[in-house]
Amino acid sequence: MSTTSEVVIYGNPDLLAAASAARLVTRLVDLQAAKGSASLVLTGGGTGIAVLEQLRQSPARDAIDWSRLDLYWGDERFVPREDDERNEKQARQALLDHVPVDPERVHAMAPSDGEFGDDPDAAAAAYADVLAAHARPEDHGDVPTFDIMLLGLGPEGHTASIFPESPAAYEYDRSVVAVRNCPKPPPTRVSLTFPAIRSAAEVWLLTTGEGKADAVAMALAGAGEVQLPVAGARGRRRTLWLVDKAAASKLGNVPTTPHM
Ligand SMILES: O=C1O[C@H](COP(=O)(O)O)[C@@H](O)[C@H](O)[C@H]1O
Repeated sequence: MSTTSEVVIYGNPDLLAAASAARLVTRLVDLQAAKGSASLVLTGGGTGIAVLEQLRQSPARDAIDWSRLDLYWGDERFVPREDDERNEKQARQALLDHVPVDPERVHAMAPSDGEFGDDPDAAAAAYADVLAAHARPEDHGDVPTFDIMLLGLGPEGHTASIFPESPAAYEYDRSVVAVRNCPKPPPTRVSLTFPAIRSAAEVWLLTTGEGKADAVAMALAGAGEVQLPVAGARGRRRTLWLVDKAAASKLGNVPTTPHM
């Protein structure tokens, strides 16, 4: 398990999104060359979706073999399939509808008008089953070792849909849980838990804006994960923070790589 975090700071949100998209292309191409296929966990949120839009606009996106990419989500807003708030819908509009992904390898969480109806616990349990079905013997339990997991964060420190002091922040048995009464709408969600997040080889935390500066600084200073869930998001091999100048503005003496 990696213990140190790397921090790369970009001059503005557009630069961060473009550079993160370029980084994704390079990393996914290298992974596919090394082992045939790759897996990527997507995030919702403004920065994560901006990265997908940049990827769509990049001619280099064609270097990725989209048919050999497994896609998952770190969390989902539990709303109807066509609701604009749905992370899957936003990701499809930003990127997935524009590249030749294999539909069998796009593992979305169920919507509230899907096969489990308006039952987020059933949707969460079904997604845990999907993860378990894709875990291999060499993985660590019932979750695949995702190659790259993208995550965002909220100003109060939530990541995926693990909110501070919420039941999901105390969950270490199940890989996926239903989340209710979220302080950020929509109130009902489905989320990976800390153990599932930490099964990823690489976790990339993407965020921009001054509103995230306190959470970024506290996470990198070693805050507790129940109080500040993003502090518990780390990869087995790498934890990479990709932030803009404003989000990095409260970092003290954490070593960083500035890219202005
Ligand atoms: O609701 C959510 O928000 C966070 C962060 O979003 P942002 O717009 O503030 O960047 C995101 O990580 C999460 O996946 C999403 O469901």
